[in-house]
This record gives sequence, C-alpha cells and structure tokens, in this order.
Amino acid sequence: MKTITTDALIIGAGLAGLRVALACQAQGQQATVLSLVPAKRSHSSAAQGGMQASLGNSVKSQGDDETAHFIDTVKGSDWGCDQTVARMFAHVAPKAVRQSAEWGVPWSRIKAGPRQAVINGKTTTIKEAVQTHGLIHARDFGGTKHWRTCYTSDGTGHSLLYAMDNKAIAAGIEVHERVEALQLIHDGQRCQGAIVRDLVSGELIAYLAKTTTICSGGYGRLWSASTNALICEGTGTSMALETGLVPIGNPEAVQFHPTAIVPAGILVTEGCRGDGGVLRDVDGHRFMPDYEPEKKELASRDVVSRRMTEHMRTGKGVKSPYGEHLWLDITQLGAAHIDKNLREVKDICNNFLGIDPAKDWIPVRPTQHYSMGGIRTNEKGEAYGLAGLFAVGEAACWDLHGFNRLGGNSLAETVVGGMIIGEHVAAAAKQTDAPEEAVAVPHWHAVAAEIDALLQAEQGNDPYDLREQMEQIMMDKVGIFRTGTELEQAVVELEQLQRQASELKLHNRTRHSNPELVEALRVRKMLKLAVAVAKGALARTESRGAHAREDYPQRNDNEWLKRTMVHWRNDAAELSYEAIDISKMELPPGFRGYGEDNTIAHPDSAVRLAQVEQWQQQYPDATEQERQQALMPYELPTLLSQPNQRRGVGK
Ligand SMILES: Cc1cc2nc3c(=O)[nH]c(=O)nc-3n(C[C@H](O)[C@H](O)[C@H](O)COP(=O)(O)OP(=O)(O)OC[C@H]3O[C@@H](n4cnc5c(N)ncnc54)[C@H](O)[C@@H]3O)c2cc1C
Repeated sequence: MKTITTDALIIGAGLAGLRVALACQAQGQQATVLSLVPAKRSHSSAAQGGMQASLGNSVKSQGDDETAHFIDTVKGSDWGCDQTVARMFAHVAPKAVRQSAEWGVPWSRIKAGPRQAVINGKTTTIKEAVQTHGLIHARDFGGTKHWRTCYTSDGTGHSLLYAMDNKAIAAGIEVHERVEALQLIHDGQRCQGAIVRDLVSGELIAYLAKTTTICSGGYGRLWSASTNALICEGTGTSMALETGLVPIGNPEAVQFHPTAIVPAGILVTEGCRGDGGVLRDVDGHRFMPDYEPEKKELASRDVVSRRMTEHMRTGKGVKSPYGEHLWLDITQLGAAHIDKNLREVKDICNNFLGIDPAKDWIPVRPTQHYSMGGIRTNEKGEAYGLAGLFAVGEAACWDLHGFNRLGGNSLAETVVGGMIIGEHVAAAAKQTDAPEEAVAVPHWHAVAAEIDALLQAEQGNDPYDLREQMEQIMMDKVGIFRTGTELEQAVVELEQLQRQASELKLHNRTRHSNPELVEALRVRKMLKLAVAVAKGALARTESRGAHAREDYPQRNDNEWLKRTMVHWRNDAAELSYEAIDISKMELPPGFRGYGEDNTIAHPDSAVRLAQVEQWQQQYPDATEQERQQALMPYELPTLLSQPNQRRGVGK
C-alpha cells in the first residue's frame, strides 16, 4: 500500500481548497491538495460576474455595509440560512476582496466623473466622486439593496483562481492533480485521510492526514443540462455521505440560473442583467416588470427562473429545435461596454451561437446552476459526524445560502469560508497526532476490491446508460417546479437505478487511464446523491427559495423552518431534520418581497420580532455593532474580526 502523509489533506483545488491550504501553510501546517484536473482548470475559473463584498466605494454602493449584505443574504435564502454564518461571512467579505487585490487580482476600478449606465432599461448618467477614483468598483446583481458585486470584467473566477493558485505555488503548497479521492479513511470517530486513485496510472494511494477538508465543488452534473463544468459531479460530497456517519444538509436546495444559452447550456452572467440587460419574450416584450414591478430582471435568481418558466408556459416562449427559450437583450449596453465588461459573454455568443450580443438578442432559458446543499458543517466548518473532517465551498452546507444563493455570494463564500475555516483546520491539525497507517488498510482493500470486481464482471449494467437515465429523471422530475407525483416517481426510479449500479459491466478492462472505470465509480456515488436530492425534495411539502412545490406553494415556517439531513444507511437515504432556532435570529422570518406574501408563519417569529424591537427601543443610542452583538453574538478568528473601514462615499 503506497501512503503519503501530510498535516492537512484538502480534496479540491478550486478557490475554497486553495484558500484553506494557504491558511494551513501560513500556520506552519503542511497542506496537500488533490484535484481531478490542474488547479487552474477547477470550476471556480468559470465564474464570470463577480464577488459580493460591501466595500461601499461606488456612488451606487452608497450606504452599503455588512448589515445590508447580511440582510440581503438572509432574505435571498428565504430564511433558510444559518444567520450566524451569514453575519460572519458579511464581515469578512471586504477583507477577502482587499487581500485578493494585494495578491494580484486586477479588480475593475472606479473612474471619477460622469459615465453612461443602463438602469431599468434606460440610459442614465452616473457620476463617481473624485475621492473614489481608483477604488474597487462594484456592479449591480440580483436581490441586493446596493451595487455590491466586485468584478474583473466578466472573468472574476478566472482572475481569482489564477491569483490564488500562483500564491499557493509561491507558498510551496503541493497540488497533486489528476487524482480522484474515492473513500474517506476513518475509524468511525475520526477522519484520517482518503484513499485516492491516480487517474493516469490507476495506482491507489492512501493519503494519511491529521485533518481532511472536502472542497470538491457542487453536484450540478446530476442534471442533463447544467451550467457546471463536467467535473462537477459531487463525488466528494457523496464520499462523505457513504461513510454513513456524515449527513448531507438540504440536498434538495438546488438553484436554476435564469440565463444559460440555448442549446449549449453555457452560462451568461447575471452581470448582463446587472449592467442593464433585459429579458424579452417571443413578441419582444419585456415581461419581468409585469411579474416583479419593483426588482424586475434583478429579482432573486430563483424568482426570475420561475417567472421565466411561468411565462413560457403561457405560450410566450420562442420555439426552437432545441426547445423553448426567451431572449436576453443586452444590445442597449453598447459594444464599448460589452467589450470592456462582458467580453467573455461576447466570446461565448460568438463561438457557441454565432451572434454578436451588441446587435443580437441571446437565446436563454433557466438551467441547473448551483448546489446550496452539501456536507453539513457547523460554523467552524467541521462536518457533523466525524471529527477531523471539514468541508468548505460549494461542497459544503455551512449554511450560508439556505434555499437560494445570491449571485456573487458563492465566490465570496469560497474565499471567506477558506479564510475562516482554514484557521480552524490549521488549529485542529496542530492539536492532532499523525494517524497510524493501519487505519487506512481496510479502506484501501475495500476500494481495491471494488475496482477488481468492476474490472472482472462478466455481466451487469452499462454505467453510461445508468447515468443518462439519472440525468434525464433529475431534469424532468426534480427541476424548477416540483410536484409530489413526479418526485415520487423520481425517487422510485432513482432508487432502482442505484440498485442496478451495484452490478456494472465494463468493456475496458485496463487498470490505468480507463474512463469507463472512472464513470462506473462515479455513477454509483452520483446516484446516491441523486436519491438524496429527490427524497429531500419529496419530503419537503412547502415552497422555499429555489425549492418550488406546485402542490405546496406556500412557505411553511410553522412546519418547515428546518434543515434536511440525509444519512446513507443500509444502502438507502435516511432523512432527519435539524431545527432552525428562531429565538436566536437577528432577522426574524418575514416577507421576502416578491409576489404576494403567502407564508404560513411560525408563532415564534412574532415573539422574536417583538424581542428585537424591544431591544432597539430600550437602547436607541446603541451603535450598529452593539445592536448586532447583543442580538446575535458571533465569534471570528482574531485575525479576521477587526472592523472594516470604508474610504468611498459609503458609510
Ligand atoms: C458558469 C458559472 C459561473 C459562475 N459565476 C459566479 C459568479 O460570478 N459569482 C459567484 O459568486 N459564483 C459564481 N458561480 C459559482 C462559483 O463559481 C462556484 O460555486 C465556486 O467557484 C465553487 O468553488 P469551489 O472551490 O467550492 O469548487 P470548484 O472550483 O468546483 O473546485 C472543485 C475542486 O475539487 C476537485 N475535485 C472534485 N471532486 C474530487 C475528487 N473526488 N477527488 C479529488 N478532487 C476532486 C476538482 O478537481 C476541483 O479542483 C458560477 C458558477 C458557474 C457554473
């Protein structure tokens, strides 16, 4: 058995993984990072539009601060998030953006003086103040009170990941690429690394570590149409699920992005609408103001995706050989703006549609985009159920996003989460003894036996076929709008596929670079996750954020203000629930601001609201910080707890 030992094993070399690694290395803990692909090819590099942080620099960001960011995030989540996490996050986000600037991220900057901008479909003049010249700019994004999304043209993820990876190289962090973690090493109490397969040589390696952090990204590729990269298959998340000890939180919370191009499914950023683009139907009519008169195209993502789907259902979609779609019109922004701020969108339109977005409308429809659910962790990023295991980024349910993530809050989560949780990972690694090799042996044998069996099987099912069926079921029955009948069918069908996946037959019997073997190992993991998503969705008989049940259209705080927890036990998904405590909320549940308020209220909401109001009346002169700490105290590592300063025209 080949073994590699390290202090902190990090599975995933996207933004979350690299930021955790940098935090560990800075604390003198050796970090070793694993990745399916070279680090700079991780999915984070695909992020376009930007990263939220309340710098308050621009004239349109005036008045922004951590509290506004916190409130937007909680409302965006439809009160499903962990408010303490949202508070910690909003506090650290400005530090994350500034640090990344120091590390070389070329943030788009403010130019003092007047400039033309398109707001609500009208060309307007905006004047930036002289004292803000050269400060980091922000653009508008959906569901936010102020312009808060910092950006580098529309290649924000690319710039961030390149800067982060260069920093990791400079820090001497080892990234082992083209390897795949297949099973966690643990003794039932503590996680001590992972069994990993070299995707080129086929060799199995036991990575032994004091701490293990899963940063393996989302599970978008469970659906046949997704904006996610092909490697976003959720195998890291499923690996935690397979322990039977670690739960997945809110697997059913899945976001569909309004604007993926048709037919390729590639995303064009929310920045298109943030910068003034509008949505049009088959008649060229701008329909969003009819549904959401206040926020229009910049309502929360889940809301816009639903409105688009509803509008197509009324017969206003554009028919195409690839199904119906709507139009995204950014022509009003003009070629100069697009060339500067939306150049990736321009390339995508040119290369995949053969159109010029400065002149032509872009065919779009809502498509699977983001996994709010993931490995359930506490505020320190520690996974439930196994000591020494952490999760950060899209793979985790830390739970910053609840049932809907705001645009720009995911890049921010990867870096902020990496900064905060990285400190806890480093501290845990310092306090833990190196594991004994023996603990890895049964896990190594289990994985080796699974691979042997797959390579020797004379009969069984085709892994590609099972996967295709899974993707279609997820698309047709676990989509934007959900019903009990379809979800019941989905659960039955997915469970059947999952059972079939225990018997697979491969045509390719080689041990080294064997894509069919990779597929077989992955499809088993993906099917478990798919079952968890569908079962969670079926059980949740309410509509909250991106989880929209047509048979249960109301948000039901009375019965459902709780987090779904899925354990994999006895080869089946087992559901339980974790209550969300209203009495500890800084922002008690209320109306989110879209459509009609049809919430079934929880009796504790009114009680908590009265407490919050009473406190405010009792201490009218309290500072914002005093108010906040009194209502919902939170702790951050000292390094990150300092107040933020704002130099712009904001507070
Ligand atoms: C097209 C697109 C545009 C987006 N734009 C924005 C935006 O503008 N703003 C925003 O906030 N968010 C955006 N997002 C979301 C955001 O990009 C992601 O949520 C975020 O980058 C995820 O980062 P991560 O570090 O968690 O995971 P990733 O960047 O996905 O990295 C996962 C890593 O895990 C590795 N890995 C996976 N499984 C294994 C395994 N089993 N063994 C070993 N390694 C493994 C991979 O190789 C990779 O290195 C966008 C998403 C998409 C799809």
